[in-house]
Amino acid sequence: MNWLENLRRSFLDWNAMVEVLPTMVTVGLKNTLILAASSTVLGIAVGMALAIMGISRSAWLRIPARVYTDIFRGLPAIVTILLIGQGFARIGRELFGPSPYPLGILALSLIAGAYIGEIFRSGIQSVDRGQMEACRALSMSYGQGMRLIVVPQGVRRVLPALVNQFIGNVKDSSLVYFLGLLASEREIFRVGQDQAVITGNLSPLLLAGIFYLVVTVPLTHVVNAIDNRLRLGKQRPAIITSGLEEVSELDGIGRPPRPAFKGGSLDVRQLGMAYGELDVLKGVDLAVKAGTVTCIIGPSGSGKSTLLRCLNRLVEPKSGDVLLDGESILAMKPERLRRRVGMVFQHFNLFPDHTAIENVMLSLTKIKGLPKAEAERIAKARLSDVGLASRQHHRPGGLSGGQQQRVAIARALAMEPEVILFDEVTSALDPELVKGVLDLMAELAKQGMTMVVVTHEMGFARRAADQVIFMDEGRVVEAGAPEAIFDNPKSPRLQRFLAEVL
Ligand SMILES: Nc1ncnc2c1ncn2[C@@H]1O[C@H](COP(=O)(O)OP(=O)(O)OP(=O)(O)O)[C@@H](O)[C@H]1O
Repeated sequence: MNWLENLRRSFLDWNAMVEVLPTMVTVGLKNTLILAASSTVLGIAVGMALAIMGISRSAWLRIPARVYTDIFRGLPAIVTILLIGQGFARIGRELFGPSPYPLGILALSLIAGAYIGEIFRSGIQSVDRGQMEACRALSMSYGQGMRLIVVPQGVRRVLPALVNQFIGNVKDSSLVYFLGLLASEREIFRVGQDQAVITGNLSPLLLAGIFYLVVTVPLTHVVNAIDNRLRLGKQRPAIITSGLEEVSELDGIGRPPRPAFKGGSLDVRQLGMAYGELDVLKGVDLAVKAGTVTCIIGPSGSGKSTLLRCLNRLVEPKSGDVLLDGESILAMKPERLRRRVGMVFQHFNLFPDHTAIENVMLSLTKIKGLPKAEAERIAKARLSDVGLASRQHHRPGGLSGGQQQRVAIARALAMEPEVILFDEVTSALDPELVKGVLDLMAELAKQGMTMVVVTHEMGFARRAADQVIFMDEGRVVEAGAPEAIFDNPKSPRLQRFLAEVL
């Protein structure tokens, strides 16, 4: 049992631990936390700059960010700390005085910045592309979309990874002692090690190890709890409704007298659009009268979505023009155009961190600059129009697909557009939820909204459209009233298409 006694004396010398405990707390723990916290905060600033540079379209920003990251992530931390702490010692002395402590923080920050930059970049890039499309369709600029939606969403996703980085900094702070810190600047490891030399056993170092665990382990658990809270939002009591019941959410809504909207007209002239070499629209002509519904049908890849996206310039046409109430949309600022031409997407593209009412309010306050109370009043009214007044505080994750799509319609309506573009808005819905959304669209049509609808719902096109456009291979092949298109198709391609889908 001699070896057991040896082990106890090496690691569990209580007297040695008790003796070093006060210094461990007042000097070691304090300095470790200062070093780790300050280098994480500075690292976040460096990392955010690197992430924004890293996703920039300009190579002049991307390449320096890449080089920086490769260097500071590739070098062992101790090499960076020694190179900066000793290499810049003279400048450091002039700036900060004799202590190498600030240079130690700087070195840790530069290392952390490289990792945090990558964390932010991957977080931001993992945000669904549809989020930025929704921002732009709501007439936000690229910068506003990034600042208000994409970056916060990306950062929230990487919160656990950021805490890991802080834990990394807690541990890396033990390397700063290589720079020769003053006694009062020692961190946990150095305090433990100094005392271990005095006592001749490892107990003070074991205590240092315990201190590291006391800092890092609870942190991981706290951040997981915070992450869950942020992801799910404040839990609302779930109201379970069957999809079959959803349609009735639209019943009994006080309808405004018709027409409620001042729809605009569109005149599409010889519109051309290409993705690189691929010509997708080849001279499309189309007239949409104010307050009417135009349904665009056609096989997959025929250019329907692209045509729609040209109408609010989510993609830029290559040739031709589009007149909105006689005014060329190409001469307008895209953000101004998108206030007048709203859009609803196949995958809703609601902002998941925002409740239904916040989704509707965001553009009203941030883009239109309305006071919060006014924006809230409008948002409530629009949610009530789509039968969702009782769900206004639910996040998208707590709503069915059909309800989410109706929130998206309310969000587009709140901006008071003259035209709304619908891009296969029922394609991602369960069959029993489709009717609620289509009924709502039919209702909007009756109220005088100009609507351009890309759809596979032939029943809706027949019932609600004023004109139906059949597209194939980037061209309008046939256009006319629903009866003419569905009951008396002239072109063989339309006949074949209808034979396939009906
Ligand atoms: N971002 C893009 N980059 C390159 N090519 C694209 C892009 N978006 C679409 N395309 C191509 O452009 C063509 C037309 O696509 P578009 O989405 O407009 O067709 P669609 O008629 O709406 O089809 P679907 O009904 O399948 O959505 C297709 O060949 C498609 O592969």
